[in-house]
Amino acid sequence: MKFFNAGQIYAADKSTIEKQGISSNELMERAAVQIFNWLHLRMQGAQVKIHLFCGIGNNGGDGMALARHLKEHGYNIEVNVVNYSDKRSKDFLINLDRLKDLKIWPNFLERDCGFAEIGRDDIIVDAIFGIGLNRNPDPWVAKLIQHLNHSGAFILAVDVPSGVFMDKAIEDTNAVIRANHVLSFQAPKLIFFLPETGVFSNQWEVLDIGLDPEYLAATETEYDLMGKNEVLPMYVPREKFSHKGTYGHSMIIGGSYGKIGAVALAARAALTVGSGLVTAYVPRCGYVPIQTLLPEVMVITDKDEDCIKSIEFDIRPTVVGLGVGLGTSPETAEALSGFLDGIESPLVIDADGLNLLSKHKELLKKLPPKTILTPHPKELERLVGSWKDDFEKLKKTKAFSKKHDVIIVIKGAHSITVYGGHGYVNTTGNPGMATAGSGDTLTGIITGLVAQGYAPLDATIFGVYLHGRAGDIALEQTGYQALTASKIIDAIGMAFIDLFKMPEVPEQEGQEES
Ligand SMILES: NC(=O)C1=CN([C@@H]2O[C@H](COP(=O)(O)OP(=O)(O)OC[C@H]3O[C@@H](n4cnc5c(N)ncnc54)[C@H](OP(=O)(O)O)[C@@H]3O)[C@@H](O)[C@H]2O)[C@H](O)CC1
Ligand SMILES: [K+]
Repeated sequence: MKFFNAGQIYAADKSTIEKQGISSNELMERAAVQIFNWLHLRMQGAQVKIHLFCGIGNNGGDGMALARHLKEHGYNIEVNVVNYSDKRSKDFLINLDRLKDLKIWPNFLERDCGFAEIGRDDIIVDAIFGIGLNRNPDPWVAKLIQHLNHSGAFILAVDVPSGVFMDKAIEDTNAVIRANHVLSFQAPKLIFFLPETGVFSNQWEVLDIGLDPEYLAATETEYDLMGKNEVLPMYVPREKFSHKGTYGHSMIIGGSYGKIGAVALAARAALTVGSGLVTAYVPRCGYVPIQTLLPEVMVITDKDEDCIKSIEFDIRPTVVGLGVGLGTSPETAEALSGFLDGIESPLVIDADGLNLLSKHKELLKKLPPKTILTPHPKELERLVGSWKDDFEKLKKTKAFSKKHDVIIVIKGAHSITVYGGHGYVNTTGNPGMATAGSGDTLTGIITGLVAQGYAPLDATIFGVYLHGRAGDIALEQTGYQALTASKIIDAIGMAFIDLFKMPEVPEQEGQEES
């Protein structure tokens, strides 16, 4: 699914109005009816007090039109116009008049006015600002927003929580609605997925308002949301007349004294995701544990007992996953530098591999094109420098990706794979996965996919999805606390099977069983 920016949404509106021969107010009516239907289905006429807070633009217009439908169905409503500007939109005014025709007289809230009490059991509809917010709300509007947030009432936001910008960070977090639920038009918004802005949209849902499908399909976006439908076409089926050689040879290079488990996890993940062969390259102290833990995995050892000091072998792996448990000693840095001089295979780099790159930035020039880097936030900061907010983090990561021709996974609640100017936002995963070894598992999964011939970008996006989905499936048995990296690997098979499960379709009323 695509993430459209505000300009693209306005263009989609325009195209819809032209092609479908409707007025902008008819489009607003569609949006309002969708919200009304959502509420009506859940409330079934219940007389809970609904306080609507409407701005003076089109977000406010949506709120006004919704108020009319609620009134016509006998709901207990109170309408407030947040009069933050005198530039009222045409469709807001049309819907204000239509509301007055029903003898509803909104309260006009202005600077210095008091705000009425709102009960904890009431409902608030937030239609103050939508995607048109372009500067910080006035202090009195911020005060109103605080009043609503502190009321304890359920807040339903129209399109976006009022106070969040579509394309930049929030400056004053006190001036943002903390929505319990957001009903967003046509497509999800990127801001729901970024840590700093996502917290204001506890839950969100998309309502289809029938924007011009041709425009939406033809429009290139900077970010995409990657769910099952998006990753499924990447899946490469297994051939009947294939053998283990068909599915490549993954080599995992890493480990140091006390951190051999990281390599074991990555190697087992590569194997479980389908890599034909897997070899672990570890210091000597890793030989017995890996051979004992993983009979399927071959082991090559460094000359050193405790850490990797030279990376030399005479096999030709299809792909190398490097860095888990590696350590950052000067000798290991030296070994990495020598290894990169002769590298012939694609590369996945994680953990101390990334820390070594940050410490020795000259090594970045030696990376093969489309090397995959999988940093957590601290590792990313060491690579690209610090950032002041999520938007700058994305900008810096994109610039780094372009400069060095690398694919970068920004790990987090919604991991984002960045390549060049494009970002792919993952939908799977859960907080239980913030656990030791979870990252090593991801490295192994991506490495194992590249081994099988997945293109590096596909392997990364698909690997991040599978990793999260395996974590979600494992969670059903373990709960958040007991979810371990090993359990994530155990669930990889189910994550593959899940790709082909059809969503359950609720039985239609009156539908006969055949
Ligand atoms: N396709 C769709 O998704 C549709 C969405 N709809 C709804 O329309 C809004 C967007 O409406 P818009 O009128 O463009 O914008 P807002 O309602 O968010 O804001 C109104 C105007 O307020 C001004 N502004 C911006 N920031 C501030 C501020 N801090 N203080 C005061 N005023 C502010 C700004 O105008 P200026 O000229 O003053 O800059 C805004 O234009 C969308 O979110 C949906 O809810 C349609 O109903 C149907 C199609
Ligand atoms: K809103």
